Amino acid sequence: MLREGQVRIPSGCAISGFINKKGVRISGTDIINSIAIMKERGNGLGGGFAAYGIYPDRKDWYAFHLFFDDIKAKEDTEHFLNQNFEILESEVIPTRKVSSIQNAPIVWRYFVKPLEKKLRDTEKTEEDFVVDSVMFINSQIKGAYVFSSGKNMGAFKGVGYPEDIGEFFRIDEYKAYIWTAHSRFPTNTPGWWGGAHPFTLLDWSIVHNGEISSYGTNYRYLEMFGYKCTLRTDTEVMAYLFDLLLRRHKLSVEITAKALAAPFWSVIDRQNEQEREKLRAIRAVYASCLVNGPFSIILGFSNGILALNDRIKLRPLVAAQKGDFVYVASEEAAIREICKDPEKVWMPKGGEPVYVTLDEGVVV
Ligand SMILES: NC(=O)CC[C@H](N)C(=O)O
Repeated sequence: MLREGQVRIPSGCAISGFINKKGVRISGTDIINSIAIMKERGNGLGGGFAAYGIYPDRKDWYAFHLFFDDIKAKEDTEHFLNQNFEILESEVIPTRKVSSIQNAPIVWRYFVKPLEKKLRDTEKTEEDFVVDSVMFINSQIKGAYVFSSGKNMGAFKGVGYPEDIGEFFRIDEYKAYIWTAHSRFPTNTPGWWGGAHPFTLLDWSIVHNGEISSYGTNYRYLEMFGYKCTLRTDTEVMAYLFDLLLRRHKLSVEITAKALAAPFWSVIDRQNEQEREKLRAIRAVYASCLVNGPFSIILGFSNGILALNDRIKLRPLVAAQKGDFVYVASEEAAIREICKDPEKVWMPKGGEPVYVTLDEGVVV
């Protein structure tokens, strides 16, 4: 038997993403090439993409992407959707046959809007209604998983290397102004279709390299607000934490980053009084949102991207800029693969977000 030190298990996960700040949409070929160059960071047990701007002709409708284990799960979900949503379209998500992609579930998408009557009866905002519906399907309908629920955006993911998953989902045929991608080496679970990254909710999508040791604390906290963690991967909590802090609690990106990747107490103690009180309050109020363990993440949303490292930068994250494009990835090579001569390349500091939005006035 090989002993420790004699065997190398390549692990890491890879993340990559970019935004065009003018909202120019480009094909998925680049993001596939970028993530594929980091092949040895994954092990073929998960790959996926998030793309913004892909459904311009149906951009006012929520695009629900679903995995179904069987026809019964699909029928049960459609019964639920018919009772709660107006359905513009129901169609199979187009795929190609790829020999390495096996045991794919049924992949389907629906373009939906909550029924006015349901919104009135439940007194929920449209977005809360959608979130609660996603949680209901994922936790109550056996064999059905909503893995994407935003407008004019979509996640595509599964078990396999990302370049094969990209081929499978015909990623090259979509055009987006923001792309993110993930190659997975699962840390705590065997790797299944729902557990691949990105994790999404509404327009938020997240790809992650690392391991969240505060998963239990984070998910118990999220449960109090009605979120249900059903996808069995630690990263899922991050998608819901961002939805809670940014959308529901309306915190700024800066404060949200400080809640998730909080500065050390010793650093807080060295700040001036006003800053110290602010940082103490964030740590006290949002103690259960603190994400412990190593991480580098890219959060995508309709207006931009946010890349963030844990406070001591235990996972790699590089950023670069050229013209209207900003890139972030686990490795510089992944950026140079699709941007030969960046104007600027930098290593973001731990806990300091790289936050890039569409230029003012850009309508997508
Ligand atoms: N190797 C990694 O970075 C894994 C990311 C995450 N913990 C997962 O299981 O998917």
